[in-house]
Amino acid sequence: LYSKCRTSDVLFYLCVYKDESLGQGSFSRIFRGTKMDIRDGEKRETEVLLKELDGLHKNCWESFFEAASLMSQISHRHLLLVYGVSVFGAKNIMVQEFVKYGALDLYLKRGRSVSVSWKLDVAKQLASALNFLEEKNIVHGNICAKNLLLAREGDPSQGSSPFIKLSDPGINVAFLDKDVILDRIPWVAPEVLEAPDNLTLECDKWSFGATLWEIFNNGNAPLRGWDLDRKRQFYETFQQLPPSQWTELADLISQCMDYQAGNFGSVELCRYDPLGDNTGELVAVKKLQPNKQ
Ligand SMILES: Nc1cnc(-c2cc(N)nc3[nH]ccc23)cn1
Repeated sequence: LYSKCRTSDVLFYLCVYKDESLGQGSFSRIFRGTKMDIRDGEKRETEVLLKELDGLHKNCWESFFEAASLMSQISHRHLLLVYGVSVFGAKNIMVQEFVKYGALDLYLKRGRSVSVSWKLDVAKQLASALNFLEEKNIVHGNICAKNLLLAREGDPSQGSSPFIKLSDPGINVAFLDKDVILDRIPWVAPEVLEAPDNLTLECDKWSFGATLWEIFNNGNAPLRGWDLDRKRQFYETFQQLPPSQWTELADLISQCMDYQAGNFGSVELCRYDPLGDNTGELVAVKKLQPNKQ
């Protein structure tokens, strides 16, 4: 639902030009653009990013706009600014602020050697954005390094730190095929696989853990190259990501990626011993939370 804005607040965009294609998102094509607007009689050009929902996912356009609406209803220094959406013609386009250095995972993979304190600054900024969303009881649903945009590189010699912006979540996970959700393991919380339309704040906490792992592993994706069956098993056998040597970081990540905490219900290991002769095997028994009976 779009917030109704007063006419006086509406920026009169003369037009938004598509300048160049910047490639492909998971369900959208992205372009650099220029927004021309007039405010108090003054003409101003602003660099923007245009996210165009691809034709294949036209049936998800409500969710595409829901994501835009979420980001435009709230403002925070570490949340991406969404100027608006346009539905002219057949194209569904979201107009976002252009964030200079792009996605954090690609930035880190390009071999930029960054310090631990640089990574900690990014982690703290993401934590403050998530804390802000939690206080408003808003679930993002797609926290990952690909959705962290780097606005400022930070320069240790100048003592300036990096600055990130959390991007929109894209199409809601409830609209995605099961394989797409499986491929989001280990960012997607385990309980989402069974109830994709029941996203909770716990889901963002789990994803925060996986994103921390990415940041401190130089943008390398956790479980990189694993096929969907192996990824599914990763959850079914309650595995954890390889722990960092830095125990405090490893503890924080495992506290976020805790199978017991979310709506995943409680899980106990016990011996299934039908013959009663202690030859039974250890099994994990998932007990639904009382209110989930
Ligand atoms: N809201 C956003 C999102 N992505 C960018 C961006 C920046 C850049 N340097 N290269 C890119 N290549 C693809 C996207 C992108 C900018 N702003």
